[in-house]
Amino acid sequence: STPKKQSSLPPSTAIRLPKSYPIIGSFLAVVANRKRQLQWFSDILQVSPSATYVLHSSIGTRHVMTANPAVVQHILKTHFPNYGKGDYFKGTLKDFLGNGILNVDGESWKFQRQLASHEFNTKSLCKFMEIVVDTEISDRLIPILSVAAATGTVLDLQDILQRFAFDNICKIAFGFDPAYLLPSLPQTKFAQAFEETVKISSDRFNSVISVIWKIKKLLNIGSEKQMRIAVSVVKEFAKNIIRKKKNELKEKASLDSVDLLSRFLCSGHLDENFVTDIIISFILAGRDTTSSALTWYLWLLSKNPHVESEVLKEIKEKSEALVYEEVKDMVYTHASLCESMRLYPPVSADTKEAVSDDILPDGTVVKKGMTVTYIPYAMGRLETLWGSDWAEFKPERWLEKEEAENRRWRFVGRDAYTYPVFQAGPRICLGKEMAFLQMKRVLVGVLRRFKVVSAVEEGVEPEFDPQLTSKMKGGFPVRIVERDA
Ligand code: HEM
Repeated sequence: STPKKQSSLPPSTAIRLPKSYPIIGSFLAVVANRKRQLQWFSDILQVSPSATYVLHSSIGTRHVMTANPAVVQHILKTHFPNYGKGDYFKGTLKDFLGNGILNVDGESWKFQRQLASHEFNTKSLCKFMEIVVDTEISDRLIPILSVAAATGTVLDLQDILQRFAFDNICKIAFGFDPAYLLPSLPQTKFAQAFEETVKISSDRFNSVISVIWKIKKLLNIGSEKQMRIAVSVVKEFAKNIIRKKKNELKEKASLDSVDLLSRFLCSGHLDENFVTDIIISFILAGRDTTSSALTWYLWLLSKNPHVESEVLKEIKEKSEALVYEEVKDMVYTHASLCESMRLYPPVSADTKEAVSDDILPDGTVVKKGMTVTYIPYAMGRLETLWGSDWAEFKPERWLEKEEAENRRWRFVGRDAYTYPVFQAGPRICLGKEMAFLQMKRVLVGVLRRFKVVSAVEEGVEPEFDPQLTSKMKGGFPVRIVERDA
């Protein structure tokens, strides 16, 4: 089974570029397609000559969107200083993310990036991540799957994986265990408030005109009232943990714990607002990305038995107690994860804003303040980039057989501008290595013992729901089957 081709329409009704009128531009088409915006943008880019299109969306506003690797390289690398988060993005996420790494540019970004990447690259943090992931797998994930297998229960695997990732990132980011993945599937206050802020922030982006949410915020009504409450729950929660650690630090002059927050505090960064913001950004970055990737991956695996058997072969070669090096060389599994995220990228689109006038490599003119959005979802579905079999789930397109006599697989990566699933350039995802490590460990832990059987109705393809991080709409219902020992 493979993802749907973008257009199953007959040629006569094939995709056309949106109509544009004087003054209102393509506003009518924007409204008509607002419930399927990502698919619509992808369709437009597929028929745009340089895979780049300027959408005149309403009075005076023009947005550039692109699926062209040369343009992506231009905005993310060669002209990086000219394309920041911008006022629109920052303004929409300010209440939630404050001045955290995901929501700043310039010096503040550079400072946080250096601080965080220094800590991220320490051996002790890598070791800590391994312990955290393995504990969450063996103590929480496996027992829940075992019970589901024994009782034949249908589980929402997306929910399970989100809970898993939330526990995991909270432990790594600030040494706190929210215990969100428990058999009772509890609604814990912090996790729920976090979820709510993400959802309402996503909805802000989706409102056709942003003045609506701003008025609601001003009047403190509806979703914006909920937002205010949820944000204060999240921030208070984080601040309590920070205060406790700071007190501990005062008494002992150093902390035993090795989570990111402890590291920031120990290195002298004691400003409460600063550490709160940076920690919230990390939780957001590490929370739904890996769970989204794994959800779609396990769905594709359940539909492609030959891929599953190759992955299983690789897993069985590994020892029970995996070490970092072992996971690293699971090349087939690595390729299949890349391939799955090509079709279902956890961050499906990413918007930058031009600091000054510019011209893109394909000749598109960009004016100061215009947004430029690159769309990994559209890029993974372009025939010009991936060939006529782009719709097939084919890990082999990332692999080569070695010449040596054992003929093992060798991973052949694509450049980060053709495949910007983790972004590219100076702001490339800081957690990429950690994400792969975590995902592979989950796959080894789960697939070694269980088969995941999709309980999605036969012939139905789950819907891709592009929020801040993409989801499978309505969840991923599965049955868990214990494999023969
Ligand atoms: C499959 C999993 C993941 C994917 C696909 C992914 C993708 C991305 C993308 C597209 C960005 C750019 C966002 C933007 O600036 O607009 C990003 C940034 C970032 N990611 Fe990830 N991510 C993943 C997992 C993680 C994990 C597990 C962490 C660890 C905590 C993490 C930490 C970060 C951080 C800190 C940034 C900000 C980097 C900066 O602005 O300099 N990510 N990621």
